Parts: sequence; C-alpha cells; structure tokens
Amino acid sequence: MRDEEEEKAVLEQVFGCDSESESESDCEREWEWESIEEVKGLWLCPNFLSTRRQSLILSAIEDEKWFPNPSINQAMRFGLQHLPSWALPLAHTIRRSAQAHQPPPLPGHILRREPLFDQMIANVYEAGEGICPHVDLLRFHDGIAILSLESSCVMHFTSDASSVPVLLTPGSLILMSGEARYLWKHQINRTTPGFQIWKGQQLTQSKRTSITLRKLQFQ
Ligand SMILES: O=C(O)CCC(=O)C(=O)O
Ligand SMILES: [Fe+2]
Repeated sequence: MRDEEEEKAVLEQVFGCDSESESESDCEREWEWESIEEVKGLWLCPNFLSTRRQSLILSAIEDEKWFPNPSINQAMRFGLQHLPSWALPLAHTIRRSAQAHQPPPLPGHILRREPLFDQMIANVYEAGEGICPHVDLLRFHDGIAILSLESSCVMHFTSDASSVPVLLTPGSLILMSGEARYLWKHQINRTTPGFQIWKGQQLTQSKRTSITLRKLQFQ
C-alpha cells in the first residue's frame, strides 16, 4: 500500500472516518493554519480536529482511566510502543496537514523525521488551573505539538517584555519550533485577572485537557 492509503486505512480503523459527513470529515479536512507573526516558529490551526474525533480521544482517555481521581492530572507516555492507539493516527494527521500547507508550519527536516513524535503528555486542568511560564526541556527535540480539548483558554508566549496571547479552542493545534520552542516561554494563567480575556470577553473556565506530543532526543 502507498503511504497515503496505509494512513487512511489506519485512520478508518481507529476513527472510522470513512463515512463521516463532508463537513466533519477528518480524512479530507480543510485545515486553516495561522502563523503567529510575533512569535517566530509558532503556528495555530484552530480547526484541526472535528468534534467527533475530539470526543473519540476523550472517551479513549476515560476508558483507560488515566485520571482516576482529582489528584492525578497528568499522564505521560515515553516511546512509540507505549503511546495510545490514537496517537499515531493523530501524528500522521499532523504531518499530513502540515505538509499540505505552504509555507509548512514545521521545518521540512522535522516534518520528514521518523517518528515525528514518540512522547506524549496528557494534562487535565480544572477551572482556575494552568501551567507556569516555561520552555520545554531540552531532552526533547525541536518541533512540539499541543492539541487542546474541552474548555478554551488563552496561552501566553512571553519573551523579555513581550507577551503574546493565543486563543486555544477545543480541537485546535499549535506547533512550536525554533524561536517559539527555545526562546519564548509559554504559560496558561487562569487565576490572575486579565489573563483569560479574548477580544474583550472573559472566557468561561471549565475543565480543559491537552495533549502534548514531542520527540525524545536520546531514544
Ligand atoms: O496544556 C497545555 O496546553 C500546555 C502543556 C505544556 O506546555 C507542556 O506539557 O509542556
Ligand atoms: Fe510546555
């Protein structure tokens, strides 16, 4: 089978996406990639996953009981063989979507690497919870993807005196490489007033789940 056919077969198997209605199809989706101009190397795709595929991932996480009680809010998987079944089709979709866009939202050498990702973190945030400003550890390669599920939030990218807000809606994906990955910090502040405002409107906070995909340096 050609790569593309093989990928479609995998997607159909995992997500049953052959019989989707046209507008919601994940197999042939019109992805809208936006470059965040102020932060070089940062791209946002607000309509990356259909609501159906978002639900499938959330149900799979629930079925596998990754978060059995409120004190557990993070699940990590290292190595291709330990990733959940939906992570590979998700990574394939990221690659295909990025390759289909000009200019590509990740540099060519990253988009061509195998595997694209072999490490995953799922984070669950209740209302008011976020993540402190940080640069992801250097043990991970360049080229990081974050998928947002459930509640929307504003993520801020900060560097010296600059702070750039990015709205992460459910089903959106961001890709970070180069300066965005190494020079800018990213954070989600859902406690300090003023941080969760988008276009003058205060965002309603509820539970949010995110999936971060990265590639280990030494594997
Ligand atoms: O939850 C998010 O959107 C961000 C997660 C993150 O920055 C990380 O896992 O390093
Ligand atoms: Fe991070």
